[in-house]
Amino acid sequence: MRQLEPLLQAENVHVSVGKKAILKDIHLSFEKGKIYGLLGPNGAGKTTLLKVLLGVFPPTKGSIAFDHHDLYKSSNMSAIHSIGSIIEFPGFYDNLTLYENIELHLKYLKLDYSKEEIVKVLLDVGLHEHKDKLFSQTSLGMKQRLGIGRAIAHHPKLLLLDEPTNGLDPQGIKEVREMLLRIVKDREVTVIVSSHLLSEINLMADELIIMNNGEVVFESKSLKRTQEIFLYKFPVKHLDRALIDKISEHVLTSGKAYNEFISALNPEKLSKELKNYSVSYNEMEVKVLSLEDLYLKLIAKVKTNEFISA
Ligand SMILES: Nc1ncnc2c1ncn2[C@@H]1O[C@H](COP(=O)(O)OP(=O)(O)OP(=O)(O)O)[C@@H](O)[C@H]1O
Repeated sequence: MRQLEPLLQAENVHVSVGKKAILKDIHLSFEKGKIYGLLGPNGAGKTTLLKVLLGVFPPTKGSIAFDHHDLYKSSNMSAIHSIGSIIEFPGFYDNLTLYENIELHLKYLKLDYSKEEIVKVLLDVGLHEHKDKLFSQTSLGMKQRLGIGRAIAHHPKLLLLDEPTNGLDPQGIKEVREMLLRIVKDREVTVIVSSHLLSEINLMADELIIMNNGEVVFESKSLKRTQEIFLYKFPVKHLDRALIDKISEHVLTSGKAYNEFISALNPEKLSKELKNYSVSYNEMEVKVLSLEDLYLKLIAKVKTNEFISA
């Protein structure tokens, strides 16, 4: 499969505040033009990771490469011009119109802009007919869309969105999703979007990243999203950890008696793969995981005990 060029890479990123480790050993790579969904329970570290990737929260250890430059070594302004974001609720001026709020942002960035460009942004986020309304007179859905409008107004290469559908009703969530998909297609921007809404992210994202306790516990890049995901449980005597590391990138638990891991290989294909390593076994359990099962399993909220014995 063709590997696209990464726009952004996090290498060995750690963040600690006092004695508390908030992000631990993050290695991530983001390719151009894709939407990445960042999932995880409250306190998993999603917002902190987005701030680190934005260039406003220097990691305690590790590095961020954005567009071939170290984000924390290059001049701040060049990154600000290439990244758009909504992290925590974006501040706007209540007594300015929607048009003026976008215009002020472009002035702040000291960018040349035309009236037509602002109109295009407002059209892209479905707010053109409301452009002369004061910000204070808009609904939450309109505010969220204006936030996205401001984030894309300066044509960034990267868009970081922290829970952009927070507080919206199902219709509003659908509108934001469709709008984001359109924007990515039109503007060829890479998007990293965090959410608690598993089903929503699944509809929007090309790739999934699941975080828990400051760690990345799952990346979908090795699994085709349309494929089924299998959870296997093998006695250690048949399949040890070293071999599992060779056949699966997603080891879940590694115990004294059993190892559990995720694979996109169905039991038949896995069996063939194991034959190549001369492994024979007479005991193994497998379960097909839904995305929700996988998520819950990864954040260790439930125990999966519905294995099918082989
Ligand atoms: N500046 C800070 N100082 C101390 N602790 C912090 C700081 N920022 C974040 N934390 C802690 O780090 C952990 C991760 O927080 P973060 O906001 O990144 O998680 P999150 O996944 O975005 O959560 P949520 O979904 O609730 O927004 C939390 O325990 C939080 O209390």
